[in-house]
Amino acid sequence: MNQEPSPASFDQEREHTRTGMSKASLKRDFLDNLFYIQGRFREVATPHDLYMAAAYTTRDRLLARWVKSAQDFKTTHARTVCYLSAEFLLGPHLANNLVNLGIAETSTEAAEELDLDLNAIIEEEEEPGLGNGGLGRLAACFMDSLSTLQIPSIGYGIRYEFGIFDQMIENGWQVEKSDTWLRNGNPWEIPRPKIRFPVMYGGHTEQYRDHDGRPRTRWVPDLVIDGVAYDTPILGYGVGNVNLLRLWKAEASESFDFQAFNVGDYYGAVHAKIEAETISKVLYPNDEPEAGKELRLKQQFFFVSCSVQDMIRLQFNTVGPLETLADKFVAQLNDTHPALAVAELMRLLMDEHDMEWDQAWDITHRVFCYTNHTLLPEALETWSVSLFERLLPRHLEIVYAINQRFLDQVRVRFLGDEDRVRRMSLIAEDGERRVRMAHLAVVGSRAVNGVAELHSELVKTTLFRDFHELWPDRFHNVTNGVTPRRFMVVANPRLTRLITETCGSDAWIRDLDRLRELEAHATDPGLHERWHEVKIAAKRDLSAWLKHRTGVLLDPEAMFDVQAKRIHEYKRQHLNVLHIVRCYQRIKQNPNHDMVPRAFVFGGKAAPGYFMAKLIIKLINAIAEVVNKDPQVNGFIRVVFMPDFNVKNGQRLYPAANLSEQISLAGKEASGTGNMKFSMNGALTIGTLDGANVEIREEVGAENFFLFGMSAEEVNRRQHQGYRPWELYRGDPELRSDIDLINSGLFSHGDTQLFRPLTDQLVNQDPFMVLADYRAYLTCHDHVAEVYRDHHRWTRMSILNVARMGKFSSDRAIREYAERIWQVEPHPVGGG
Ligand SMILES: [N-]=[N+]=N[C@]1([C@H](N)O)O[C@H](CO)[C@@H](O)[C@H](O)[C@H]1O
Repeated sequence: MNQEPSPASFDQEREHTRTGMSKASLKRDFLDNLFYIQGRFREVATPHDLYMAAAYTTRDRLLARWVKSAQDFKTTHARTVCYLSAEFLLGPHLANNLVNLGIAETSTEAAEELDLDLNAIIEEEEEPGLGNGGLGRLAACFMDSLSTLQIPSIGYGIRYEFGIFDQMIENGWQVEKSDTWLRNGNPWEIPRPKIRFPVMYGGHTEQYRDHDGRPRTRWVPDLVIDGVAYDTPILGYGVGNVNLLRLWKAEASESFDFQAFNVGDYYGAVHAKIEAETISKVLYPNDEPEAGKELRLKQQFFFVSCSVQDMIRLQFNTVGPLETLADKFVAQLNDTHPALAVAELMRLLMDEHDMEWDQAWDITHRVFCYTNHTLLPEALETWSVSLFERLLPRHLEIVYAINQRFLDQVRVRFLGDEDRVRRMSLIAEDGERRVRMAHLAVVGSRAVNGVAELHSELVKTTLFRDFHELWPDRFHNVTNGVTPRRFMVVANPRLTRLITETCGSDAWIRDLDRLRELEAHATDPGLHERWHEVKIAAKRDLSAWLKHRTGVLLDPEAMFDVQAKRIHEYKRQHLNVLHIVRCYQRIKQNPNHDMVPRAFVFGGKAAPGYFMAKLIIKLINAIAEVVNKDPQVNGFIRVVFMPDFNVKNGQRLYPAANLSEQISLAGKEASGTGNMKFSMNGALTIGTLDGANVEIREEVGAENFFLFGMSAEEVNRRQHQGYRPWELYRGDPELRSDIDLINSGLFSHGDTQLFRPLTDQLVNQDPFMVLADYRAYLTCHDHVAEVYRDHHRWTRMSILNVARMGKFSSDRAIREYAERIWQVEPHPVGGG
């Protein structure tokens, strides 16, 4: 009997092979992999060998479901979501996959029986840092939820050889170390050398007539490189569905030029290889400001072209005719980084598949949707027409054609309003002509969304006001979310157990609104005690890790006041610093000052070229050095900068925080997602009415949120009235003395100039209105301290915060995208 094994029999039959979930089969397969893959006996295995064996043992259990899912989606032509993102900040895989497979506990026991510590093995994993911050991590959370909600999807991105740099702190300064995440191999990906596409650059275009005499255009590039697929399975939680993350690596189509070699031009022989591989070599480490560098544009076109060609290949392999491409696929543009996809799909449909403009445009416009993640002007990508023309001559022609048709519409709709035409054009004409990628994304997409209610409103009333007036129905809001699997179950197993016991089931893990069941227990003394134990235990773990990494010892009994996010002036880490200086001065001026002991914990990377952000890191470490060794104050306050804040280290931080700092200037933080992760782990938030803070406060209740500062309207009004920070500096003695103390050299070994660039900017320009919110922030912190003294009040607020965080699951966000924007249905695959 040689009939294809049915999916069901696939598992039973293989139970005895490599996908069994029992302790026995996990132990057997682990030892097998240690021997057959790592070539090691237990006795001589290195920690890395043990990790690789564990990784392959876990991966095998994914593969069975992956193959079944792929078969199922292929045969059923399931409508599929393509998530195009230049960043996927996945974080370490092992622990997350064990949780999603439902074998975390069994694996821990299996390891113990082999006299191994699973946590130590998990620590071995290098995290794939293929992203900068919120945008990249959001893409990873969305992939987890797409699988968990059983929505067929493909994540398309770049397999950077070097991800976000590792951050070292030397003498208080950030030092970047290259991220060699691939040096020990990556057991979670499967190379697909046969899935490779040509990507063209440069050259020129030619007009010609096709066999029916119709005018056609061909692109004659002067460089062609290959994009090769590397696939990573993304398993959902407690389901059989496994989706695909397909990351592209750049390779030379000819990796060795023998002719050059024969004439002794050894560099020439490998030149093409080096030039090609450079394209997917490294992630640009900027979280907001655009790079504007040629290589960045090459990277964006590289993964866009591979991804769109792959969608067309899958269409042909499944459904067939291209005319129905938009029925099979919907593609989300994660910010403007993949916006070139609009022009690339037009090129492929017209130039390579002989489609007429209107049909090609109809399909393109129905395929793409675009998410905006920031209002910051410096983050809105534009490319010079000259660079665009040199690198992508055919796409510039298509952009011009799209623009012409679009502006015709605008002129008809807004007769005689040439100002509006100039504002809305895809081409900025003032100064050097530039292509506005955000405008291409909006015009080429059938849906545009912001990432939090306030942000989406501002997108409609400021950034894309003209477009909203033209197409009001095209604009939506989908507030961000985060996956509770990684940021609660993996990061905080103690809290997970306590919540499951209290709620009587773990249903909340895939239905986060069920956390509401905690409300009934919010004043239960027994729960309070255990809630406190869970938090203290996490604080002890973090203090031990920080002591080991930084030498700074934190008291777990102190309030852990945490601000962890990319360093950026709009996020106002320097406002937090002014509060610490105020605390320092208060203690120095009154040692008997009855202050609630606090541990101020910072974490976050600065873009390597961002001087002010790096100076803020130096200031935090400089203050830490003075405060932590001063016996008069270090019993009350301690300060520490956690190096190398990434997904892995974030998972240490979120469970240990008592207070989460979300203090950006209102109107600047599109959403924030760290705010959600801290609150889901029981931290209370001190924050402004910005981004998703607004909705967190609505959900948890104003009485359970420490609000301060101007609203976005007040910021606007104050800026229009003319903001004079120096008046605040002169008018507030405490503020003045705090800034003066930083200038005094106390924190810089007498160097009164070191922090001048920062303090002068605060007093003279203060673009993010730190001084305007200073007093309100301090007053709010006094209130925080008062509440913290009341242990049961704080614990009740903490429980209510967790209980009311259901909305901020990325499952809810993906359900909204699926229903409101993508019109895609779940497609369960058996064996879950
Ligand atoms: N780029 N970008 N934008 C951000 C983050 N910096 O990555 O996207 C994140 C994800 O949408 C937002 O939460 C955050 O507010 C916003 O600034």
